[in-house]
Amino acid sequence: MNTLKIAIQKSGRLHDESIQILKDCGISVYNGNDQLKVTASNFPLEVYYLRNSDIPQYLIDGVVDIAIVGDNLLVEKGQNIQIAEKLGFSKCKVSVAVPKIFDYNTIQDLNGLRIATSYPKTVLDFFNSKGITVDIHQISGSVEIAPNIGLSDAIVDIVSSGSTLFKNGLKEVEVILQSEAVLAVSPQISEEAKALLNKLQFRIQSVLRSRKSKYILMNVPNHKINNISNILPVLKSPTVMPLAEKGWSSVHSVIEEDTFWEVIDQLKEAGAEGILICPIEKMVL
Ligand SMILES: Nc1ncnc2c1ncn2[C@@H]1O[C@H](COP(=O)(O)OP(=O)(O)OP(=O)(O)O)[C@@H](O)[C@H]1O
Ligand SMILES: O=P(O)(O)OC[C@H]1O[C@H](OP(=O)(O)OP(=O)(O)O)[C@H](O)[C@@H]1O
Ligand SMILES: [Mg+2]
Repeated sequence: MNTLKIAIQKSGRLHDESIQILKDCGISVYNGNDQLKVTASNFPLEVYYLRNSDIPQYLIDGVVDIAIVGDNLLVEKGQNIQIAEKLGFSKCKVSVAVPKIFDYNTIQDLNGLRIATSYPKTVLDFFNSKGITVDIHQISGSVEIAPNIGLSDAIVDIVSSGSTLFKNGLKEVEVILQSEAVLAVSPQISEEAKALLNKLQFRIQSVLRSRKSKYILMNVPNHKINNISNILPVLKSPTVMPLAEKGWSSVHSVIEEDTFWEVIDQLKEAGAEGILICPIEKMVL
């Protein structure tokens, strides 16, 4: 039987949310503490638990059909790898940082300096594009310590909250790229596997949509329904149902997480009462 092969990080930043998104798609897989290859019971999916940094090569070689990886890793190692879907978690930046006492004004200040990083290609491409020469020192982890131990003058590494930089006396001076977890596709994927990928992607899109949206219900005097409807950025038009109390209706709709509080304030001002907000399990368009 046809199966779709997916690579997922064995352990680390991406592991839990990768398993969770499959779960939300109705696909249950064993979480791989001791098994490196597992088969889902209710979808033709084989899961390979791998080191994150090895995943782009497995995609290039066609050992797996798809993978969940950080976009930043594809920039570093993933020539020819297409992104099917941005997944909205593990958001971070890849940035240049220097010691706090470094008198940094422009990127030219880094010319000729030593940069420690785990992402040499990303760094080289970035500085080449700016016409600046740097001396790259490739290390595989704990990059933020490099300036303190005299290994480098600056670093390029992942920044999220900025607390690792802060704790190591560094400051961010340039953002090279923004990253998040993505569903990446092997250039060698077969037509059969592609058909399964389409099925999986359809489910993932429903899950992502529902994560971004809330179901909203409110009571509205009938003469204010038009005003309220105009505020609601609905999928189609809102559902309106009469309440037992004469002259009032219950209005139902869907709103986006991002605009949520603004919309609620406007609805209250326009006369909505008893507003209820509920999570959405799946959203199929
Ligand atoms: N602090 C962070 N906040 C948000 N996302 C992050 C953070 N650190 C890393 N990431 C993202 O998660 C991915 C995996 O990072 P993680 O540190 O778990 O693995 P790794 O050390 O790169 O790889 P390996 O599995 O090979 O040991 C990174 O490629 C990046 O996209
Ligand atoms: O801006 P922050 O929120 O502090 O996050 C950034 C840190 O997170 C990552 O390391 P991680 O914790 O994954 O450790 P690792 O070096 O073992 O991969 C990254 O390499 C940075 O060091
Ligand atoms: Mg890490």
